[in-house]
Amino acid sequence: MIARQILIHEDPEATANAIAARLITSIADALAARGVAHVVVTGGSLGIAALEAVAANPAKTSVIWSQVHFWWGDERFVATDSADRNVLQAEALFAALDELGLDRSTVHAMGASDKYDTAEQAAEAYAAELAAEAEQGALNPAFDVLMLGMGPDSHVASLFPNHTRSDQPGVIAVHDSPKPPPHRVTLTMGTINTAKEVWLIVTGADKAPALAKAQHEINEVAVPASAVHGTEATRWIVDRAASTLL
Ligand SMILES: O=C1O[C@H](COP(=O)(O)O)[C@@H](O)[C@H](O)[C@H]1O
Repeated sequence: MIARQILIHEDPEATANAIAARLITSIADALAARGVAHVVVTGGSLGIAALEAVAANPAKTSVIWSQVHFWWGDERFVATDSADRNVLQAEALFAALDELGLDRSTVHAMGASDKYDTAEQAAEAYAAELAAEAEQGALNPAFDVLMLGMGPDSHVASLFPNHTRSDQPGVIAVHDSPKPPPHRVTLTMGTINTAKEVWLIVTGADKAPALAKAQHEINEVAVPASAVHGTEATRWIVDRAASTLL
């Protein structure tokens, strides 16, 4: 397994700014190497703050945004205009990037409950969208960076401890999520772990126990965050408060 790197920043604001700077550089590197970048972004408090920090970072003008695909690790299965939608919470970033040539057809939102009858149908549609951008024989594009928040219970995306999961790569529906709203769509661990770089982004003292636990044992079922890794790098980008039990 690729060694994990733990990067500790002073507070949530510094962490969000550091993630944004690193993301812009990684996207620029991917574009220079392949002409296209695939990035999986995340909701949650820090996930959205990091995207807002990208929008505020002057270096964003160095990226050809029309060549960047944005994907989601998970989404809440609610109506398109619900404030619970991760993609809606990230709208400030996308609006800022519109002016820099972002092609909205490359912002790959997961399906909403006013477009699909069930979360299963939305999951199936997202799997098809991923496959449409994949190399021949692959289920999803090669993700350059995949970011994940982590809950105090160690959940990542919508993969909760001792809850719905799959041994297969793909996209699945989750019901009765311990954290509201109950119905969600999520990438499985098998798909998450195809990414070249996975960044687990975590702030806050309430997450310190889960952060420490995830470093000490690998148990996908009981501690989902512990089982996440990239094929080239696994980075935990955290703040001091979250790191106190390491
Ligand atoms: O429900 C979710 O929670 C996690 C973590 O959220 P946070 O507010 O504790 O940072 C998030 O990463 C995930 O995408 C989201 O659906």
